[in-house]
Amino acid sequence: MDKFRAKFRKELNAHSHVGKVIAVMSGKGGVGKSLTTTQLAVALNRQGYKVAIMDADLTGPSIPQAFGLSGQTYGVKEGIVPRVTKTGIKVMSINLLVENPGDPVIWRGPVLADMINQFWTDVYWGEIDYMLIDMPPGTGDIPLTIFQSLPVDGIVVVTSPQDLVSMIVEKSVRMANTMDIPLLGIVENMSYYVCPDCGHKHYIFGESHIEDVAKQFGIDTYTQMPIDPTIAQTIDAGKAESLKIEHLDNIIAAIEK
Ligand SMILES: Nc1ncnc2c1ncn2[C@@H]1O[C@H](COP(=O)(O)OP(=O)(O)OP(=O)(O)O)[C@@H](O)[C@H]1O
Repeated sequence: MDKFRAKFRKELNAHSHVGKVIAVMSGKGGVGKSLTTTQLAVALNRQGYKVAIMDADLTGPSIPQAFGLSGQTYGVKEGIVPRVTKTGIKVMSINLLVENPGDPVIWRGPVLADMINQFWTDVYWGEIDYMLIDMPPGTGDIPLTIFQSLPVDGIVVVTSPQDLVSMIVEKSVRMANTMDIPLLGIVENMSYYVCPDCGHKHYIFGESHIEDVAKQFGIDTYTQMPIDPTIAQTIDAGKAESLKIEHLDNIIAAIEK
């Protein structure tokens, strides 16, 4: 499979160096993939690493908004310049290239794939220790392009409790295995809600199955993130850097290994 991937590999921007590339994927949309991407980036950045996010969710880009970034980026002779968040995370997203971020991206697969390759080749990333890729949901065309074209070192899968009982997670896990990319961990998001009055954990979407699923696929690193209204409010306000979600600590450790 390595030879197969090598055949499609694209060259990184000539003026940039990226240490590790981590793809954050989910079986379906709306489960907290972008939230997880931002929080892994924020945590790694806090530890002193040089961190970048490639927003590859081209038809539903949400990374700039989570960091309060708006407006268009520009180019220099080395390439397109990523935007930099308040704490120094470099971001590239389709929403930083279009005139009106509210316009839908109505492009067919090959054009979307070209855009992803350009994000890798034409963006002047500079020196980066960890690049996180916010993947489009699912296991379709664009995830396949990313796994073939970019040197992805590891995958983090984000799920909701319901997905764990269906085959949605299994598809992501099997795609990682097929592409020969290590699965670093699984995040079960919106796992439970802690009642602010009684402190009780309520499993709103039913009991968790994360342990069984992790065992089934031989994955040691997994975590559960609660539903927390302050998370949504903080992200909506563009303040992703002010959140600290300790539930991701073991995933971060797996990325750093
Ligand atoms: N644990 C949580 N508690 C409260 N709100 C959450 C939590 N996780 C995610 N959210 C909110 O749910 C919404 C969807 O999350 P997010 O955008 O991260 O999902 P996604 O999987 O990236 O979706 P898409 O595939 O559409 O990009 C966002 O408004 C986010 O702030």
